[in-house]
Amino acid sequence: MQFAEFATRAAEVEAEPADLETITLVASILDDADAALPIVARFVQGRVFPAYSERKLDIGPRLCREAIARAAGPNVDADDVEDELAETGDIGGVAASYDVGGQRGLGAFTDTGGDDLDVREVYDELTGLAAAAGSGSEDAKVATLFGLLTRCETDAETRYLARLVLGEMRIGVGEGTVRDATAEAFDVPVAAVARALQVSNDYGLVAETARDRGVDGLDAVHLDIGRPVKAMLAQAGSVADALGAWDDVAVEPKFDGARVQLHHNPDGPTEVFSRNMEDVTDALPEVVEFAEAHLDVPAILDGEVVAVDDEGDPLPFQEVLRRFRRKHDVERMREEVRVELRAFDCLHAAGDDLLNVPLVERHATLSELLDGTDAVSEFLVSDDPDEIEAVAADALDAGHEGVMLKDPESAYTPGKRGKQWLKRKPDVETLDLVVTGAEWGEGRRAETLGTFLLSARTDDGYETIGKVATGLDDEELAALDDRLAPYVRDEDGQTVEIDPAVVLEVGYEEIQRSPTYSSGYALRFPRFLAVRDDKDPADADSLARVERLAEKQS
Ligand SMILES: Nc1ncnc2c1ncn2[C@@H]1O[C@H](COP(=O)(O)OP(=O)(O)OP(=O)(O)O)[C@@H](O)[C@H]1O
Repeated sequence: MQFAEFATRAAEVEAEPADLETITLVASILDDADAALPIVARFVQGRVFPAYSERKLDIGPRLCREAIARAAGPNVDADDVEDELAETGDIGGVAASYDVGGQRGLGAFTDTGGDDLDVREVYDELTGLAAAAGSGSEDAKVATLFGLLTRCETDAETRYLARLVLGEMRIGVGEGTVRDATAEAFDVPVAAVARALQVSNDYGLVAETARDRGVDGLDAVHLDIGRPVKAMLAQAGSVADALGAWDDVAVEPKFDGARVQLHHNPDGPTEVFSRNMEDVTDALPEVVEFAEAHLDVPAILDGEVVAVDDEGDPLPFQEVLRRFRRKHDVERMREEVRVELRAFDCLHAAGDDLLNVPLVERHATLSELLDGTDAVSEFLVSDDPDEIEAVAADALDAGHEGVMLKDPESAYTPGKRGKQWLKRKPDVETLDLVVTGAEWGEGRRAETLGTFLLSARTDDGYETIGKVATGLDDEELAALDDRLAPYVRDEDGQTVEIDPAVVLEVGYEEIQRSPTYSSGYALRFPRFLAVRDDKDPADADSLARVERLAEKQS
């Protein structure tokens, strides 16, 4: 499929307000995509690679603005692009407003002789771009993007290319639309598509399978060792909620660590993925060694990596983050912070997918697999509130964060924040907020950013809620500086504007109503607790949650 064709069709989808019509339009794009189907099934969602893929474009708005400015010619610079963007908020519209290809006028209406961009070519170029790393990689990325932009012959191509590289097509197509469109295009049941998506996380694979092998092919899509699935998530809840909803409650410690999915294959590599499906294997050699020593069948386990002291007792979450996702000095840090696996679920064992097997049975399988180790969560099924409270008290005494309450009969539903898992934490809630600005430090800290402006997520952006300056030591400040540097958008004297990318966990004493910040709220005594490297801005706390917490206080 030509990229111009894809872009024209994307514009039709964008212009269509009705959901059902949108599904039909997307279905027809999928139907016409031919060999490019797997790519098109992702591009319509603003995704270049499958969600589980290690590959990331890592193009921030800054690089995109530079490439657009360069493609727009000598009279435009990145600041001009930024000014326009500030007005419209749409990188695609801004890109399309320039004559990036230098081929407008007659050229746009005539056959230009076969230099048309193909969807696959765009994908291949972006794949090459994603592989760029190390010094000079930013220039290489801008150069590739510039090259692609100059080959765009229509405004629509420019618009959707710019949006695609920033991961936001803005055509109203989400995962559900592509799921339904796949079913409609290839005449297969939505439920079969949904199941295949749950276990594969790959819209391209599922669309192609639906088209080429129908419902039987979809039913044959299984969990794959080495291909992570989304983590099942929890809601906040109480023992009364749990006992009100189910006959029995399974209660487990809530470990204060980082979520991992362990994929073990006795004949292949053992891999460890984060909650965002990022490969964190190299950062956690102990977990790999543990799996290799104790598992002798193929397995996919869900759990938490915790930092422990010499007695094996849990250390605070911040300690784990010193190890998680670490790329350098892993062996040295291993001496400083010991980490261990605490597994609480089993998605696959010895060739069997267990997603639809009740939790009690999955946990029993997990216990069998890891028999004789300390790595399996303690698991009590009870209908007695006192007994459950006693487990909760023990969990806190043992240094855990609280307890998880789970429906013992529930299936494992990847990616769902359902009511089958409830988390009960006695501590004052913390907030995960996005850094959207900063101020340079003073005195000894004048060389680093010292105060960070925090924002809560809303449906269409971010609203500021406070500033945090306490709780960071020099090493943490320096590390945070490095994390934020690629996202600096603008600087004006003491203050710096930062694109939303980094999430901080902060504690506070109270949430107050306040006109000082755009959210209408302010945090009293905010303090830094951790950089939530395991979360994207989209996972940060919403303003709605801030409002709920504020209400609960009064
Ligand atoms: N026994 C357990 N069962 C399930 N999840 C557990 C358990 N112990 C710790 N956890 C952690 O608790 C989280 C469940 O809460 P939730 O789904 O809301 O994720 P979260 O947003 O990361 O929450 P939090 O910030 O409270 O850890 C899981 O993602 C997991 O990391």
